[in-house]
Amino acid sequence: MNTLDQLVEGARADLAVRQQQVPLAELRERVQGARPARDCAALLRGTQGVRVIAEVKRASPSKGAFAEIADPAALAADYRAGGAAAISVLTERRRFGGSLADLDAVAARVDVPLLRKDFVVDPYQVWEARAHGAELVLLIVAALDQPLLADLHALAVGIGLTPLVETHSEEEVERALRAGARVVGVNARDLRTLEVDRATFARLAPGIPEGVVRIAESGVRGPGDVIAYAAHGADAVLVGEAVVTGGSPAAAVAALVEAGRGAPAST
Ligand SMILES: O=C(O)c1ccccc1NCC(=O)[C@H](O)[C@H](O)COP(=O)(O)O
Repeated sequence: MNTLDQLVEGARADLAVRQQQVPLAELRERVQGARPARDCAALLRGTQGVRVIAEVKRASPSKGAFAEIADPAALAADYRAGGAAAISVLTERRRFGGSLADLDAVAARVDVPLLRKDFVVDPYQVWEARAHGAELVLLIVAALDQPLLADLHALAVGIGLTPLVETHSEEEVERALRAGARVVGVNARDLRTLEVDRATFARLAPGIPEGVVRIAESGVRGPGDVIAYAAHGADAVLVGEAVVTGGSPAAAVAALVEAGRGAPAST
């Protein structure tokens, strides 16, 4: 079984436990009482340079544990101070050490849009995302067949979320667009093999139409990578490890934001 298959299997097992604990009706009620979500596609479009989405990430299948993060809300506040346009919160427990409690804590502290980053394979997880304060939800094309991708995308949009539809190949970009994606992520990391190839964005970006927001995910080590992704038309970059493993998360994000500001604006 490859890494993505293992992650999806684990996500399904954890989901089954939560479904026993919290009925879907309760999540729906919480969503009804939630404040309206913003149009995150518009917020992430790089009209003033490349935006930065900073990630709350403790560990990963490729690197193991690399950051303690005792207080995810404080980290998120640092990201905000550094100029992050949005914050990604990994809620996967087994390999990333995340939780919905992290998402709750971050939502209570910062006002920028939050991305629920997980291995979403069931409508219940989409409702959870919104009920716990996210305005964006990750849908990974490689983890979903086309009818389920389209259904989850429609559900997310229907309850006010902006889906970030993640791809890693030309075929996946075509599937993301067919599902109606307005925000497409290109992950430099192959989630099956964990290999990172930063050239993936440059290869796939020309197949993403102008009106669609393009996000370059993974492998950003510093300002140089932001500038390189910008040169190939990125509206935003999604950065995890590099902003949690340096000395100051706020300074690390600020340096990326600064590099993004100097980058050419998308039309
Ligand atoms: O990070 C991993 O090793 C990983 C492995 C398998 C599935 C997903 C994985 N990461 C999720 C992400 O997409 C990244 O956390 C995100 O793009 C930030 O990446 P990075 O800046 O390289 O930490």
